[in-house]
Amino acid sequence: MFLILQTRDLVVAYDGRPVLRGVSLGIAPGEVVALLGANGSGKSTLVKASLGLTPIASGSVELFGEPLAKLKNRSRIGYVPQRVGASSGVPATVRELVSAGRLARRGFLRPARAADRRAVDSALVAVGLATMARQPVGTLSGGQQQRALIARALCAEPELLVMDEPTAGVDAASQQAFAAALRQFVAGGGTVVVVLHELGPLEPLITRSVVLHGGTIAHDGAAPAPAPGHACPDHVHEHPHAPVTTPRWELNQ
Ligand SMILES: Nc1ncnc2c1ncn2[C@@H]1O[C@H](COP(=O)(O)OP(=O)(O)OP(=O)(O)O)[C@@H](O)[C@H]1O
Repeated sequence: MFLILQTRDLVVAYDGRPVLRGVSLGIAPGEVVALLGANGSGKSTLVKASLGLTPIASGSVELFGEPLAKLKNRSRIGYVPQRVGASSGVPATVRELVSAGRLARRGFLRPARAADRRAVDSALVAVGLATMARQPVGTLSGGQQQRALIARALCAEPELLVMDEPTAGVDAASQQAFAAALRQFVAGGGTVVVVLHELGPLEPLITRSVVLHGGTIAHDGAAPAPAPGHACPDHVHEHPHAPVTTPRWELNQ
């Protein structure tokens, strides 16, 4: 079956120290996958290696059924990295920042067309920033800046949206706006991989939880995620919780 993302026996090492130790993960179209796990368990590394942003020691990655190296159209993926200062450097307005998301799609030299402007408008509306479009990014709160980055990823109309802790340190209003934008993206057929520390307002949207522990997958199953500690190999399961189910992509193979 067609998978949006597939890693096989993925190993990533920093300075000879393995951080991912053989991660095999397949994600089908339409899934909304939460990547969970303790600090340093390898969540960001898995995301970066899956997108070709960090070198792989061994194993493989396929995106949209093709080896990572063959992916020509990068605009099929929207990536929101962990905690970046949206306002660092150039003083841009919110609209300018979000419009940058269209560049990969339309090319740098071609002027913005109506379709580009519409995509930017609807991304701004989706994250609840339409009324702040003309403001300099630096005047926004941290949560609003994070929403602007999500709008930048959304306006490229990606098929896969990958986000690394998008809600960390984000105010409640921004979290709700973000959940609404994500719901809309998923309703339109999008696939999501999101690194989270806690599910929060995104919980109803999550279809699958993958928990990393020490660079390996400790849990892969239906949402909600197990409580802290459940992912540890020595954890004693003394009470029932959500059963570990076979992921949809495996059932369909
Ligand atoms: N560029 C790097 N160079 C060296 N070590 C790194 C690098 N990036 C990450 N690491 C280390 O690799 C391990 C996994 O890091 P990673 O950021 O993938 O974990 P994480 O689960 O995303 O953690 P967090 O929840 O804190 O963001 C950690 O021990 C981290 O210190």
